[in-house]
Amino acid sequence: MIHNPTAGRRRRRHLESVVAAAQALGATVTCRETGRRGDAEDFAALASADDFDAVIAAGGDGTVNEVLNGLGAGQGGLALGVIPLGTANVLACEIGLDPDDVDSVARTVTFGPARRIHVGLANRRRFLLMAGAGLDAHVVAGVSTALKRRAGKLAYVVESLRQAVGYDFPKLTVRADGVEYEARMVVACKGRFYGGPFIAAPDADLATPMLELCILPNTGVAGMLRYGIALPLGKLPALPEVQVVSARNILITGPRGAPVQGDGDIVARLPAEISIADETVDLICP
Ligand SMILES: Nc1ncnc2c1ncn2[C@@H]1O[C@H](COP(=O)(O)OP(=O)(O)OP(=O)(O)O)[C@@H](O)[C@H]1O
Repeated sequence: MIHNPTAGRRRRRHLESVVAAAQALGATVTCRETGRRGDAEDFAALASADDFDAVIAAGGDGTVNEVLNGLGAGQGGLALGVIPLGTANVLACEIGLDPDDVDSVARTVTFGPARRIHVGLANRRRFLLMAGAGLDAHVVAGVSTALKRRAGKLAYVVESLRQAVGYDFPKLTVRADGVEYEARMVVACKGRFYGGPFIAAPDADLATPMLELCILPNTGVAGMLRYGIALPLGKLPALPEVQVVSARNILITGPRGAPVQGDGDIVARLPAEISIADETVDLICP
């Protein structure tokens, strides 16, 4: 288990309960705690299938992303699991795992089963859930850990409004499997959920080697409010100006060096090539 002690609201007691429950079910758990960004990736890369069955990311989606990339750099043969401790926990929504249900999380990481998952690549870095450019990447880059701890998911709403006011919504050109689109924000979804328990790409599936690309053309605070209201109502993909297209190879161009978020952390800069990785990952699910 690789634990990010800074994730979410730092629920150490909750984690201890999950580990105790997993041990009671027969799991042998070795814990390594991260001391800084990048540690989870390094620890996962060093884990060997001779010693362990799986690497469990205890943290938020950013920690899972680091472990995913570490496993990709390692010897292989290890499954990936999650003890969700983050702010948004989008992966937990995706696999139907209730982060607060100690017994269910413990049973899941102990007994699996593991599902074979196709992961995405953004400029060769792996992502599990989504990668995007435009306002959402700026929000991810700007939201502070302190605000996330105080306000939880609401931190992203506050930061989105703050950023939307000063942001100039530069044009992004998106080439998806040879077809060109114009956007102000674009999210390539590997999973269905976005920002929490909100469905942005109903046809996306972790186990399918395909991306569902959400192309958002609106600008300004009013445009973002429209998306921000439609998303929790499940109506974002149905908005008339929003396009959702399936694609495997995507190139996003726009302001050089603009941030690209992957699984809720900045993982690349524009221009960004987004595609499906050749290798798969075994993801432990309820
Ligand atoms: N010990 C550490 N100190 C500081 N940052 C860390 C440490 N360990 C990991 N990180 C970084 O913390 C960032 C946030 O972690 P994570 O995404 O897991 O939590 P979160 O942001 O609260 O949750 P979510 O992504 O679900 O909203 C990640 O970018 C990760 O690289």
